[in-house]
Amino acid sequence: MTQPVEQMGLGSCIALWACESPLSVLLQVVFKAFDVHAFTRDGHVADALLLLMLYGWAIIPLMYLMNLFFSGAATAYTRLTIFNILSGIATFLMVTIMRIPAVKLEELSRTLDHVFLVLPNHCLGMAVSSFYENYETRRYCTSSEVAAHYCRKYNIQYQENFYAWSSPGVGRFVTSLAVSGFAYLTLLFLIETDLLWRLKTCICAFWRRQALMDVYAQPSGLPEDQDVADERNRILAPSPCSPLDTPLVIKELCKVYEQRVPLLAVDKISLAVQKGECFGLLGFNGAGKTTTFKMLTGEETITSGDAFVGGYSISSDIGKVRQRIGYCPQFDALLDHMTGRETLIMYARLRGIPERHISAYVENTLRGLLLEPHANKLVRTYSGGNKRKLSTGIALLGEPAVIFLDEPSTGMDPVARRLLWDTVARARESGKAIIITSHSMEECEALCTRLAIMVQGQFKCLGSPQHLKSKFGSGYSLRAKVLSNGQQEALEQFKAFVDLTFQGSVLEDEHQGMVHYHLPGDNLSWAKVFGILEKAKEKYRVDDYSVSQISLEQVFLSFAHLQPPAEDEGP
Ligand SMILES: Nc1ncnc2c1ncn2[C@@H]1O[C@H](COP(=O)(O)OP(=O)(O)OP(=O)(O)O)[C@@H](O)[C@H]1O
Repeated sequence: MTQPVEQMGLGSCIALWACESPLSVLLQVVFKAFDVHAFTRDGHVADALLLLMLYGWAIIPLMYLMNLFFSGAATAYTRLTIFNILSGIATFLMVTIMRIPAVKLEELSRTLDHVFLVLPNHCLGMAVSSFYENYETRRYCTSSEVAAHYCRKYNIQYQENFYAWSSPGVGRFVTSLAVSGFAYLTLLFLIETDLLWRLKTCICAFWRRQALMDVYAQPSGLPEDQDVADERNRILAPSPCSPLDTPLVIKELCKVYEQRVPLLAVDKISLAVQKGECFGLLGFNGAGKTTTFKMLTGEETITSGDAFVGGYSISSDIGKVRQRIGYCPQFDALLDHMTGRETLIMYARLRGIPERHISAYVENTLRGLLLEPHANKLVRTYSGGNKRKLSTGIALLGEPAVIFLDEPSTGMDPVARRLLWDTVARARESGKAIIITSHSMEECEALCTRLAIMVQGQFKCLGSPQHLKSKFGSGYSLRAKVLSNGQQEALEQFKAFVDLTFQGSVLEDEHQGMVHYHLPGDNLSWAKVFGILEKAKEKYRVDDYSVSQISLEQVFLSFAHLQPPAEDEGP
């Protein structure tokens, strides 16, 4: 989204330069009014115009370039004004004073004069001064024989050709203004079109490749899960699903953070998300989910691989990709001094929603996310949950084909969370492709048609929630409350009964007379488990019990041993 704003620089430079000609003519009027012969007589009007136009040619792109170093317009304005004054007056005075023979710094003055040639203000100051000096000296030395004699005697020099290279000719200043203007414009062009960045990327590529080879060479540990391998093969097949029909196709996406020890954050993931699908990206902290999102939205560079949104590559067509995605980042990127309604209106306009529909659209979004009571409050007064709602609303605005939601429900109360689920489910049913990360298994079960669990940047499993539960979570989960009246004996008897009856069962938790068992699935059916427990209920004084299938959370936890401990954790 920053691209169009940045690209204004080059166009504005040219437009400003064009506007400069009338200003230069105006300066000529001033010269004329004060009868400055050097710039108004003997056809020197054109010379003065040329100097001023060349100054504009060089200074305008330089100002745009320097502007990139500042984030605020006011700061840029004041600092660049100071820079212009110093680089114009101070450098001119320095060089001129040092040139006085009595100061005995002529050599240094010449060196500095050459160094300062990169500064258009210096060039203009010196050129105007030298031009004037040459004109007046020439006029005096050619005025009479006596004057010519004095000029020869005291070695007073002037140039017949005003554009001579040596002093007091202005050749070097004129050339420098022309060349530096061209160089600054080229640099601006390279920056705006990202060519400089691409050039840098190419130069770094060789060194990076070496580092990558080392990182890739590290063994990944376990063989790849069959579902993950099948998805990869489908995408890399010679005739894969058409990227044009598939909203999101990820091909061997990889990210290495280049630091002292390169970190492989995302390791060759491949995935296709279809229309009407909500894909959940689950993983432990630091598994690589946000990095994946950041690559898919162009926030982070891709180390290798590519992804396509509606057929457009995120490596080469990020502008087109951004027009087709909605993104709710992990940390709210909202403007504190706008109200919720203003924020949504602004994003609706940016998304290109026709003006006549914006009001209804924004009101619907506010209503759908229960934000109506806060619509006119400043965003900085919002609670964390309300900020998440607003960020999600922004991601859904304009019905983008692909929606990325990075932990959208963090901090939301249960009512708001369910409303959010309804909103996301509606978007999914209307044919959008949604990719969501969440640490809430309940949320993933409610929303996701398919999901993958990420460990150390790799997909460790992939499929529908039911498929994963069946594949990785065989058996049943038994929770029972025994009426022990504070006596441990009754509870111990029940535990002994479970151990004996359900061979291989594992006691996962015990708390205040409550026990939680995992019962192995072999030779067990729902009916058999319930039958046994109904019979044992009276005998072991079981107050209440429940038997359920293994939850998604348990499947998730079964991958915990693959996740390396965080660095601050003990061994
Ligand atoms: N800018 C960065 N520079 C270096 N390393 C980074 C950077 N951003 C993330 N990482 C590292 O990359 C790995 C993946 O981080 P990422 O934020 O993608 O994880 P995540 O799965 O989103 O975690 P969480 O669930 O906590 O949000 C982590 O080890 C993290 O420390």
